[in-house]
Amino acid sequence: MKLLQDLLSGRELEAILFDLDGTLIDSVPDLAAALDASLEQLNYVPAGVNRVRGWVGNGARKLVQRGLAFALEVPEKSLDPSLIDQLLAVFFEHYGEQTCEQTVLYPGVREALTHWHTQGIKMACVTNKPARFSEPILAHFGLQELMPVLVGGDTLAVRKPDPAPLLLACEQLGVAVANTVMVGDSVNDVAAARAANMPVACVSYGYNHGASVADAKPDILVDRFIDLSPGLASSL
Ligand SMILES: O=C(O)COP(=O)(O)O
Ligand SMILES: [Mg+2]
Repeated sequence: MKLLQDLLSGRELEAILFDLDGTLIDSVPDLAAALDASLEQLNYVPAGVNRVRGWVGNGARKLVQRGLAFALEVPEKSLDPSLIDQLLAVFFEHYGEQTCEQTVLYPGVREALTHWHTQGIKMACVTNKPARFSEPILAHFGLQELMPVLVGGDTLAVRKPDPAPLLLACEQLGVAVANTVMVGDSVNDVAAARAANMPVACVSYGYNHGASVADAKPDILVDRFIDLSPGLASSL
């Protein structure tokens, strides 16, 4: 089995960047509850958690855009941007009230992050979720001490699959991009890592728009988070 370290052709593993939704946390129940409450508030039909699972990963605006296209039964491209903005504002209110009601850390996340932290590996979260929601979520789960750097979906003008958020995280951690590995759950994470010239590992259990993330050809694909740290997995 390949280790994260093996992806660096002999260079030292200095840092790991983590995607948030679908990689560290299962956030879809809260996202779906907030989106459905927003749709219903504006007299649209709710979408339900199973649809929402396929819509997460490209940021909040894209999520509500997909929800609105579903509710109005029209292609996303033909949506009136002012209706998207209206739903987005309502969604922000609802989601802000319930970021961590049903959201949980995936099994093994806390153990593995703690393990890497004690090994002196630096860690950052690079997510397409707006920073004002991501920050309290990391704090809620006590992950900010392990992962002090956060690049959110609105930190820069561009989001994953653009490489810029990954490069900014490396800069803020003070590590070399060449000694850093990305860990995510979707084709966006793989594309951003490739564009940053960074190796990438993926978890198979997350959200990838209903498709298998194996199709995106990450360097490592694991079924459990803890499998990213095999030494730890065998000791648990
Ligand atoms: O689309 C989102 O808001 C979440 O995206 P993430 O998978 O990059 O954390
Ligand atoms: Mg994700």
